Amino acid sequence: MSLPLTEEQKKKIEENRQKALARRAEKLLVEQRQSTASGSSIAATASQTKQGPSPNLPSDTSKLVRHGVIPKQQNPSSSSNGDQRPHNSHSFHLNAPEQAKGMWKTEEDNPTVGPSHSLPSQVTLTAISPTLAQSLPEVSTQQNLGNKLSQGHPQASHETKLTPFVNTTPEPLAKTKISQETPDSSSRQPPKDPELETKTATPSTSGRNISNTHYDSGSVTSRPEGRSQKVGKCIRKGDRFQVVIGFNAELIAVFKSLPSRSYDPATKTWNFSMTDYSTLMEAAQRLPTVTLQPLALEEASGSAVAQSCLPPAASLNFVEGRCLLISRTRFEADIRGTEDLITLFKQMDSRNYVARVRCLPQVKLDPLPMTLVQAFASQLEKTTLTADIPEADLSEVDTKLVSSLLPFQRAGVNFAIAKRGRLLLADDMGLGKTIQAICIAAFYRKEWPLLVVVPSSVRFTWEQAFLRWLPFLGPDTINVVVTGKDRLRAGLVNIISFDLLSKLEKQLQTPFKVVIIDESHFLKNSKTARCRAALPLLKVAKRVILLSGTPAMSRPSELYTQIVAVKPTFFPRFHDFGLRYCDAKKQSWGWDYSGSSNLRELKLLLEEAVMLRRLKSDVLSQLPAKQRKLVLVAPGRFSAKVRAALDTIAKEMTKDSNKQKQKQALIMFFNSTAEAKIPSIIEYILDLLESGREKFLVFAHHKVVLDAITNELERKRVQHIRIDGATSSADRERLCQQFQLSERHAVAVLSITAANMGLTLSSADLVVFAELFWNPGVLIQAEDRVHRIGQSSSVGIHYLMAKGTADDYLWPLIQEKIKVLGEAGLSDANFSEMTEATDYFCKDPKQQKIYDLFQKSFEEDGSDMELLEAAESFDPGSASLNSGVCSQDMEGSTSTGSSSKKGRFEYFDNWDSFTSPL
Ligand SMILES: Nc1ncnc2c1ncn2[C@@H]1O[C@H](COP(=O)(O)OP(=O)(O)OP(=O)(O)O)[C@@H](O)[C@H]1O
Repeated sequence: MSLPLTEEQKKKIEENRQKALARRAEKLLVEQRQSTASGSSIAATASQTKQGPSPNLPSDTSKLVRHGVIPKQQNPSSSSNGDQRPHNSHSFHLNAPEQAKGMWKTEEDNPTVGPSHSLPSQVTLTAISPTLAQSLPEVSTQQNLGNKLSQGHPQASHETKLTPFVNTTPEPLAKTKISQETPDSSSRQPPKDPELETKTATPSTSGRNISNTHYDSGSVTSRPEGRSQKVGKCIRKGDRFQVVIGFNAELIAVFKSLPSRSYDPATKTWNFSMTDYSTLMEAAQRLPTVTLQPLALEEASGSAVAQSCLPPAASLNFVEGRCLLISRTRFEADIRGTEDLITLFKQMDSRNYVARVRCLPQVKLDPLPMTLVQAFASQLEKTTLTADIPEADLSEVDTKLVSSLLPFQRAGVNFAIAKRGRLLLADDMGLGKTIQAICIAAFYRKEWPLLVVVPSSVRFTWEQAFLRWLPFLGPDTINVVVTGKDRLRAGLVNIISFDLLSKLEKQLQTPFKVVIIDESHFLKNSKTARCRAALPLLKVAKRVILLSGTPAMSRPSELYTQIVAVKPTFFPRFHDFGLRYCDAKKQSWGWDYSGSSNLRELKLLLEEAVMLRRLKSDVLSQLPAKQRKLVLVAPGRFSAKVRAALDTIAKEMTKDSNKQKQKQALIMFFNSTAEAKIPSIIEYILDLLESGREKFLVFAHHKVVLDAITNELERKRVQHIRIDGATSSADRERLCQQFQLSERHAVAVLSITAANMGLTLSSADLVVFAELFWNPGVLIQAEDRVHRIGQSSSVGIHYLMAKGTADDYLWPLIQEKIKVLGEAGLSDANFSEMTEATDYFCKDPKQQKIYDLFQKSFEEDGSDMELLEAAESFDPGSASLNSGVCSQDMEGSTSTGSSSKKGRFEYFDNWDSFTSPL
């Protein structure tokens, strides 16, 4: 038996102990400062909590632990995105790859939403990634604190068991550290050094000190303030729960405020319905003198646990839910539930959450579709979230092409190669998808022959682009398929229109390994012949490069064929895609897929596995103010008769006849050019509209061309304005306003000479010159209707040119004049460097003679006027050339106002292909 300590001894021991405590507290403070300075997890966590969320973290993670799962209010705008969930839906975040791993964490996404005041009829559960979870306050703080405790406080716990209801408000370190449960405390034993806990702890600003979280039902510990601390717990009793705790007046007041309260005098305990559970726990947390342990959930079998905690079956109706991806690493479980079920979710440890929920007999939870899991599977392997695309080795590709790529274009090529040459390049219009596609295709040069499928109006522009960017390709290696009788594989590069492709099905039996599809939204309707011809081809090709500035113009269903073209294994059944993203609804006549749903997830999926899209505004700093483009239209498309007639007129100009006759021939050539180009011009305009170009200007100067365009726009019911020489000044102003303010498709059809000045049409960013004009100053002025103050975008300018017509001479004439103006410092425009077709004009002696005539005619005073008048008054019906540009060819053209389709075919190989309704 030991002797009792003397007072002296007791005093000495107490003094020593106080000194030890002071030393320990000092040491802890030093550690805290060090960790703050080095950005260690404790300090980082605290500041992170204060400074707001990281991109993938909830806005207030501090409350994360307090409720194992706290509902998040759904963004009310989600339904406008096609998300059909109710606005009061709540979320639990889950990590997508972890769905496969079965690891879950929870978070509170919207701390402003009270957990139980208005219990929702639907919950959405969301998980986060393991990497993110590690950075969450409740994990990192506790773990780090645990580690520190083990170093700095030998008596403190190494184990950091955390209940979901611990207050994680950042606290001074000394206090926070001792908030950790010791192994003993976690097994409901008092801490080994309770005095250390109480004496080193200081009260938190909230008056609540987490150091007092000692779980021992009904136990009382002394608080630094000297107030009595009650520790109690909740116990499940059927569909109610009971609170076991000693007397605490504040808590009793809370009990009495709860509607479902009931007092059992036998056990002297209060019990409540589960609906009051969250309110009670919230309120208890705010009481500084109360620590209430939440309902326990066994860690074992999810189903057993879940079911044991379920309210009686009668109170829990059958509910359905589904998982939805919300970021590259997170998804939500969206469940429509009863209040009881939601209460149950809130109690769940969210690890194995999905496994648990799916074991509930009353809950049917659809997992993420395999397509999504597969698409995001690569995220599983990653330790950090990164979207870095490796730099592709383009050493085998033509250096001029590679060095011409703008930085964002180079990134596009890298992306394509990272995706093994299968992608939808959906850059905004005019961002240079052509050069990127050619570069990507050139990277796979060993797998050629190459097939390029394009709208027929740009077949020859593509040919020119290949010649420009891949000089090793001679013209004889490029095969532009013009008729259904041509061979599809005659060249190293084979260019064909969508409509001809469907006519060459037999030739498609030998697959191409590398395929480019320009304006791939032309395939949006799987029932069209073009789509039926193209899809099988794309599914077997090794590389598929789809290009479109507008992959879907009105609804997600339009994307399906393009997704399948790039990823044939994604959503093999359209119906599955329709159910998920098209808000598919069963109607009396069948399924309606015209809606939209889960657009956020669809966007994520597209960006992860299928599509690269940059907007003009994203890369504006890399773009020139004006991008001019030469569009070769209609070569080879004039009928033999028209070609012969144009040739005859051209010959007339080379004859040594008198000046007047030569000029007449020139005027005739000019007029015939206009007329011959009309179908190509209209085709190009309709292609632009089909490609989603909403607003643009079309300049022409023959009345017959202006008429043909406006007639066609009227026929297609496309909103448009027309300003020509006959438009009054008042009307000009009004029409300009109308165009500027129009929000729908709108085309301004303008006379080059009457509308090249004094008008502001800057709400468009594209100008199309349907016809050329010999005076470049007038062209530049016309361009500037759009490129002017108020224009915030890079402006596209397309010059439509037809080979074998007056354009052959007008274009070099313009270039030459621009050069002269440039040398005189009067123009900084450059018309020769800007286009693919710089070799457009080939000077054989006869052509040179005609060119000279053009030059002379347009330089003489008054010639302009003569030509302009001739253009104004040109009437194709009466102006058939003596040489016979076959009046019957002209008759049928749109310009005559005749609706004869037969006549149109004289010019065009497939009028029907572009006259289908928009
Ligand atoms: N890196 C570049 N160097 C030189 N010219 C370029 C470059 N990128 C694009 N261009 C030019 O910009 C113009 C627009 O390019 P392109 O026609 O490829 O755009 P797009 O994205 O296909 O547009 P759209 O969707 O309207 O067809 C062309 O004249 C093209 O030659």
